[in-house]
Amino acid sequence: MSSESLNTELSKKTSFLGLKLWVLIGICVGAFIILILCILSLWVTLRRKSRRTLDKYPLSQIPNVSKDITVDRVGGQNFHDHPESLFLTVHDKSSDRNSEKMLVHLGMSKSSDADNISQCSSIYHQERGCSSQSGEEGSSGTILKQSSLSYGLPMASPLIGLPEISHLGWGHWFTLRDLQLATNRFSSENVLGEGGYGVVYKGRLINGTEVAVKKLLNNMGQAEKEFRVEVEAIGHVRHKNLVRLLGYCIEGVHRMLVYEYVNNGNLEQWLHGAMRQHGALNWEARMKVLLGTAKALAYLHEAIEPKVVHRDIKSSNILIDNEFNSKVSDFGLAKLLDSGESHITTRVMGTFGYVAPEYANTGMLNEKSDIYSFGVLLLESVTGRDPVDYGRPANEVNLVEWLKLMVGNRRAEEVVDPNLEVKPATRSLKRALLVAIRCVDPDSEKRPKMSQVVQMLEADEFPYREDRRNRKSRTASMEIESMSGSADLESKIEPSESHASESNQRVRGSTD
Ligand SMILES: Nc1ncnc2c1ncn2[C@@H]1O[C@H](COP(=O)(O)OP(=O)(O)OP(=O)(O)O)[C@@H](O)[C@H]1O
Repeated sequence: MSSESLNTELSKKTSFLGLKLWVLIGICVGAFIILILCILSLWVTLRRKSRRTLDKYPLSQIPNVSKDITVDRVGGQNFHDHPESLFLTVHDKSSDRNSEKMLVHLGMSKSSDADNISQCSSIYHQERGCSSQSGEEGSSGTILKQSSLSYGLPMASPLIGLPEISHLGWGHWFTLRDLQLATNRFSSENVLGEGGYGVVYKGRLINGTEVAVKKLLNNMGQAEKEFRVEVEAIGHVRHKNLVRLLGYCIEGVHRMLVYEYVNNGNLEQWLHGAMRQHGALNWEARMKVLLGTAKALAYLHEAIEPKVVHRDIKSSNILIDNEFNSKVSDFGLAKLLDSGESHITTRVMGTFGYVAPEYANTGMLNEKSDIYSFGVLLLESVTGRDPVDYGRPANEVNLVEWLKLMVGNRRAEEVVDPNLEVKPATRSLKRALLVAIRCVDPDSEKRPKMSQVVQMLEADEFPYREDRRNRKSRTASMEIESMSGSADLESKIEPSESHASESNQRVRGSTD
């Protein structure tokens, strides 16, 4: 066929709307191309979605995962030591029952534990939220919503205004691009600090929320482990004195954690570092920070199941907001402990000077180890000294030993931080020392629980006078008290007996 006759054929009008043949062919080809493009883009979107869902499973924070995941022990170890076990076991779907199971498993309160409920009501209610019944604390995202509503609390959330599609059960799934935008491409100007496992950047999300983004170092599995542990330990919990994990980013080799931004430095900076330029932290602020820290630990140890042992309580991990509320951070070394487990045996990790002696010596870990570290933190705050300071005379290098020496020589009043402009009231100083000495008792069994520490720090009266007597007589009868134990030292801090009985009477009088 010649080109002329082809032209004539193509220019002929068809019966379809009287369009010419070549126009009709053009429309058909165009429509076909558009159809192919639509199918392609639909396929890409679906693939992305399904990859995301798959990626999310291993973190075990996501509802609808297999019940297999409750088998979280491998050879008696926490599954953090074997994160691969999660990858192997999680492959399932959906049943409401399983979701519930996950919530219980991953950190709902021990509502059946009567003992705990009473502590819960005495301590956690004050913070607006006993985990089992109220408020924000101790809940999964789902429970949080219900309880917040039932309390008529405002639902203000740092995540409002972010794409719905990226909401996890408890937080937000960020893309690398989201976080690049938030941190000005991880610019050095935004660096807040660098820890052992990564660099922390300040950022601002598209909804205006200020955040801290921890970009974990890509160090052969360690980042992955730290990442999982943090998500596992604090992703689903809420407490006023715990830094809130808002979400995370997993993309390629990148692992990032996104936290609420805490704007007033950390305790280490206030006691020994850059924040000192604002003046020495006063006594009341120190005690407020310590009390908040004690409450956070009481919550982790006693109000949730499995309990969380932080393992790295130290001043640089206590963030401070502008009202001097403390926010415990850095859960990269945390371990979860089921009820019924008295301890786990694990590699000794932590920071020199804060690690409990029994854990350092045997690797046997439980919450008592955090309590020891808390005692060191309290002594550090009272004295303004580092837990270990080689710049000092030999008998002062180790803070705990020096403190015991000073108290043993009845020189307790001399240990207070010389930088404090206003010295604390004697009663308040002694209370803090007494609590600290109990917490660093070499016998871990004799250390108080964190809920007791909270009560002691909050008490107006000298703490637990009766209890202390009982402890002393019990210990004496067992004839195992050593000079380094706390009971002997406590008597050196205690006010005189006449004063003691006077105040006891006063307390009794007021309760009769
Ligand atoms: N949510 C946050 N808000 C504000 N600053 C933060 C936040 N999280 C961490 N930082 C700061 O970032 C810095 C690094 O913190 P990171 O917890 O990674 O390490 P570190 O505690 O200093 O060291 P280590 O690795 O020994 O624990 C610290 O100065 C810390 O105060």
